[in-house]
Amino acid sequence: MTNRWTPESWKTRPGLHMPADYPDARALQAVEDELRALPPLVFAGEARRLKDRLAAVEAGDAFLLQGGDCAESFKEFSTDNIRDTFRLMLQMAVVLTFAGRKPVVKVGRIAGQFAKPRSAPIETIDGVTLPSYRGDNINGSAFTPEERTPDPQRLLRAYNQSASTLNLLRAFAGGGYADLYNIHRWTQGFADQGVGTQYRELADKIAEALAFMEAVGVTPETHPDLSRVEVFTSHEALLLNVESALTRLDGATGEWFDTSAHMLWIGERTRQLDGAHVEFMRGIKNPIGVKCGPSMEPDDLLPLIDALNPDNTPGRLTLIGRFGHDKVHDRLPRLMKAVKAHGKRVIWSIDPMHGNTLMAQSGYKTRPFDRIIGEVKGFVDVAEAEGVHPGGVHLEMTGQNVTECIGGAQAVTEDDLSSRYHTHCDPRLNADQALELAFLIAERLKTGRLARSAAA
Ligand SMILES: O=C[C@H](O)[C@H](O)COP(=O)(O)O
Ligand SMILES: C=C(OP(=O)(O)O)C(=O)O
Ligand SMILES: [Mn+2]
Repeated sequence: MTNRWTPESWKTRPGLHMPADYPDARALQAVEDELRALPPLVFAGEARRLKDRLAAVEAGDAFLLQGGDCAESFKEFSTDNIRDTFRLMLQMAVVLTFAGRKPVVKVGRIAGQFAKPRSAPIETIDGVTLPSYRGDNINGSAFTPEERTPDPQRLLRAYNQSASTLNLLRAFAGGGYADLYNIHRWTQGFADQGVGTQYRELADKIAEALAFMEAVGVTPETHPDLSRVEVFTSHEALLLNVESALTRLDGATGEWFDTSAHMLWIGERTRQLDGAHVEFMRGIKNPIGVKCGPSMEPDDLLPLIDALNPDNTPGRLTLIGRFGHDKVHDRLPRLMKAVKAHGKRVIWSIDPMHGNTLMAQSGYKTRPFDRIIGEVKGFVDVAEAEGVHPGGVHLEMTGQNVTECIGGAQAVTEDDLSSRYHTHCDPRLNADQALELAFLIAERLKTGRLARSAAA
């Protein structure tokens, strides 16, 4: 791809999964113009800092934890929800840091994750057919013609909600809420109750390490860094009209950054080499991701890497596998081999959610916890066999006690799904399930670390 890139050059390419059915094109245009004049949500320097952190992941010296809602919504927007997801990420990060002996780079699917690519463009219920729900920044989830009609005003509401969310995240991250000792006290609460007791040993070891630090005088009072954390934002770059409206030139470097989030990714359904999404993403300098599903071959992946990271910059590109627990062993090795053989500097992460979705008898979309953990373990097995750093996980999760994924130590059953099924799109891990997953990944990473040091 040698054509000149501009924030609008994607318009010359076919772009999938973007709505073309706004009733009033001029109203949409007016909103896009308004977005172009609004302040950036993040700064270029922050996105650059995330790229540096991700370069450490690429080098095998850090681990990436990326997670949050499948789809943020206007209805579920609340201080409690944001706080609980933030808190969960920190708890998971502490467990993973301790086991892996590596810093954890924390990236939320938050403050902009509103638009959804759907398997079917229409939905039929009791003989009535309407457009599918496509995310709160496009249309509404209620099954009425009014709600399902795209409304450009939703883009402004999503922008404003993203700004408020980010504001709160920045306050939590820098304002003392995230004191390392506090974070672990919450986790001990989990390990003290019925479901968490099998993780008690690891939680106790972390507590001992913290008690030792406290005894030698390393406390949040003496080391303010212990009460500050770095959290970044991300979402799927699906609506390119919005992404390009928020793309700004960084005066200091002359580089373009999409200021809607620190990191953006290309979804499994929009990763066509000649498509609009790849064209847009190649020109922004943010760290970016690409989902890699079970149909991807090395011949698809290598040209994509060349288009998206032609300078082979470490930290720029994260490959997010999402194969399914039963396919990861078959599909991933050939991709890892090819990438390694060609000397491509990428981060390998795993999304164990999207390849493991099934429909329960009751009609709810769900994901079995054991398949999710199965895909993560498969990913680590394959990476270790290929001599590649298993760099991260990408999860759909919430700090709330929802019943959307089945299984886990506090087994959610198919019959439980209806009691607290709040997601607007895909089923998320609840707080206990996500923390349990972090403990299980921690145990697996620890085994790998011990095996490597024994072999050295
Ligand atoms: O989040 C990912 C996709 O948007 C989602 O899995 C699509 O769900 P669907 O198959 O119900 O359309
Ligand atoms: C749409 C998503 O996933 P994928 O592109 O992997 O299907 C998602 O992450 O919500
Ligand atoms: Mn999803």
